[in-house]
Amino acid sequence: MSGGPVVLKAEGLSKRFGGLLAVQNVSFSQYAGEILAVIGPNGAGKTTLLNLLSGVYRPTSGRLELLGEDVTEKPIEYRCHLGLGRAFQIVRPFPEMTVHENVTVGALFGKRGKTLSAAREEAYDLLERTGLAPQADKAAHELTLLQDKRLEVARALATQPKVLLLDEVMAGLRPAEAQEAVALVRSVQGSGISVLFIEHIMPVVRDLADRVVVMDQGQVIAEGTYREVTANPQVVAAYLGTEAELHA
Ligand SMILES: Nc1ncnc2c1ncn2[C@@H]1O[C@H](COP(=O)(O)OP(=O)(O)OP(=O)(O)O)[C@@H](O)[C@H]1O
Repeated sequence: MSGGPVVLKAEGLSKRFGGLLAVQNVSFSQYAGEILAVIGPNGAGKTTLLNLLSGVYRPTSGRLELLGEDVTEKPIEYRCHLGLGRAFQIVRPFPEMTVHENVTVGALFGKRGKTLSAAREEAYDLLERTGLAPQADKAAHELTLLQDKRLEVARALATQPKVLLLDEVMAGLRPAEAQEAVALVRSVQGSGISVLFIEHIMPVVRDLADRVVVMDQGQVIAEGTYREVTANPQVVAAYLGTEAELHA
């Protein structure tokens, strides 16, 4: 999968919180159409890295390129308009609005100058695509956990991303539901979107990731296919004595 155009390129990214280097000199590239997983034990710095990618944090040092453009100092909205979408681990739709309205908001946010009716139509298409059409007129707070996650993905897709960031979207799902979520992510990839995801559930990483970046204590300690990284002694050692299961 590697070798195509690079959509995301981190060069020596670091983030310091007081005395703690939560992310330390992290470099990696993501290629167009690729599903890239970022894994690592608790506290490895994965969420902080995602926050650096999406623009929640500015790096203490380092550089980030999105679709060939230096976005290191650019705010969240700029990155979003350029083509970076994010779905959150903690699902946060507008609870009183309907499912359809929630996705419409995403569609309006994604592109400047879009009419409301175009956004509503696009939102409906996305609900069909993510299997949420039957819930279109429900209030968002009435959804099940799996439906919530679908909504998060639909809202992120509504911004028309070229690169989608997923933050542990499988957390809390039952195995059968996780399989449905895996199928959804595959269909997202099938539509030409590159996906970068953080995930603790190893079977999901194994099934989805074209390539895996492993972090420990803020640093990248390995990179490769699922098979390669799970056979890497440094990765095995990083997971030893942690609650996370390395082998599925
Ligand atoms: N805003 C913050 N202020 C201070 N320290 C922080 C902040 N955010 C994260 N940290 C610290 O940075 C380190 C990395 O945290 P981070 O949440 O990025 O790890 P993670 O790999 O996502 O962990 P988990 O798998 O448990 O979610 C941890 O030691 C954490 O306590």
